[in-house]
Amino acid sequence: MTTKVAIFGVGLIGGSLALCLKGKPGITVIGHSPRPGSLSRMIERGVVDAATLSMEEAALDADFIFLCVPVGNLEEYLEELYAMPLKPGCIITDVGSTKASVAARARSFSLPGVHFIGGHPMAGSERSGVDAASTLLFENAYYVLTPSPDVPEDAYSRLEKLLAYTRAQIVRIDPVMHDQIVGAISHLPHIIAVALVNQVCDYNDNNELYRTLAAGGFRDITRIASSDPLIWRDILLSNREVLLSLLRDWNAEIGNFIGLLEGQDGEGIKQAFEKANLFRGELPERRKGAITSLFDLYIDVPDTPGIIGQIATELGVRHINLSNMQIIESREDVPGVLRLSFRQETDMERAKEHLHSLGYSVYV
Ligand SMILES: NC(=O)c1ccc[n+]([C@@H]2O[C@H](COP(=O)([O-])OP(=O)(O)OC[C@H]3O[C@@H](n4cnc5c(N)ncnc54)[C@H](O)[C@@H]3O)[C@@H](O)[C@H]2O)c1
Ligand SMILES: O=C(O)C(=O)C[C@]1(C(=O)O)C=C[C@@H](O)C=C1
Repeated sequence: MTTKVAIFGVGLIGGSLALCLKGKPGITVIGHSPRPGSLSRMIERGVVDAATLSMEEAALDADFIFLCVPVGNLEEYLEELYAMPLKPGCIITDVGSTKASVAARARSFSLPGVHFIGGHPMAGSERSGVDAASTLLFENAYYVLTPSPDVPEDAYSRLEKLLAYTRAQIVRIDPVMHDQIVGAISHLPHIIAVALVNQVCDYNDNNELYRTLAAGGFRDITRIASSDPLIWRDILLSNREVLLSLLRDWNAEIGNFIGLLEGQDGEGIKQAFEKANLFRGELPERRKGAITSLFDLYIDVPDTPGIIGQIATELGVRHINLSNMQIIESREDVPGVLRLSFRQETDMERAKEHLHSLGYSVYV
């Protein structure tokens, strides 16, 4: 028996889900977009088994429908879907970054045997579109599901079982609580990143050295400022009340720093960094596969030609499995830092020992 999975909006998230599900036993993935250009792109990238401009064709007989469109379009899709003769047992889910509004809207519809279960993979990127999709995007990430109390357990379990192909860890959370928490750890950081970049952009209008000197710290904290403006417009407006309250708390937090500086309170500044260091150091190490792996090593390396190849070869001949390497802020005249990432702690330990024995400065 075939399981038909329809994906509406095959961009970064929809395309990554499609890649996780396509080719799995008994699963057929159908992509839907109202735009011919998006349709040909998803076919060219090979993320779906078939694609259609027709919403009805995609939804017909579907066992699962994933809404992977911008948050501002979710409710109109729900409305249209619930007006169609969907297959009894069909599960509609979404991947939107806010959950309360879509959950409330879904409660106003009903179709026999059809259930809505809100979802939100806590993984993503500042990139968008199907070209940025990856099978590894959700690996090791948390994937939030927000079923309303009337969703039968067997429907929830069927979705959970399908999502096992993403290799994400499923967590069940109330939609209102989700928006409160994700507002603080995802939406507020995006606002802060954009505000900071725009502040520096204005200074840079009078002195281009701002852009020239922007280095690791600025880049680390502002990567997400490059996120898609329309996707984020919708997210922020959908979580408006929560964000207004968080921004007031943020003002107080910044006001605290103003007070510390005005009072030349060195002890207070030190304590603020210590508190942040402690909390950040305790963040779970479970991170997404596409971008980082679980165990990282840092090595000081002279920036000479061939050095990276030499290190990779040293590890390769010893069958030490490396999953990623990256040079951090390397320039011609200074030593660079090379980050080596491993999936297994034992590989990291063996690499540390071996590179140390070769005379490299290695640290975890
Ligand atoms: N980007 C992230 O990091 C991230 C992470 C988790 C969840 N999300 C959520 O996933 C959803 C999709 O975001 P994305 O990052 O994949 O964006 P994306 O731009 O990569 O993909 C969006 C897709 O929806 C299509 N689309 C846009 N407007 C449409 C419309 N009016 N009707 C039909 N299709 C339309 C686009 O063609 C595209 O295929 C959003 O709801 C977002 O909140 C994003
Ligand atoms: O890693 C990123 O670039 C992201 O912005 C991913 C991120 C996040 O803020 O963590 C962004 C939006 C999502 O809804 C979930 C995850």
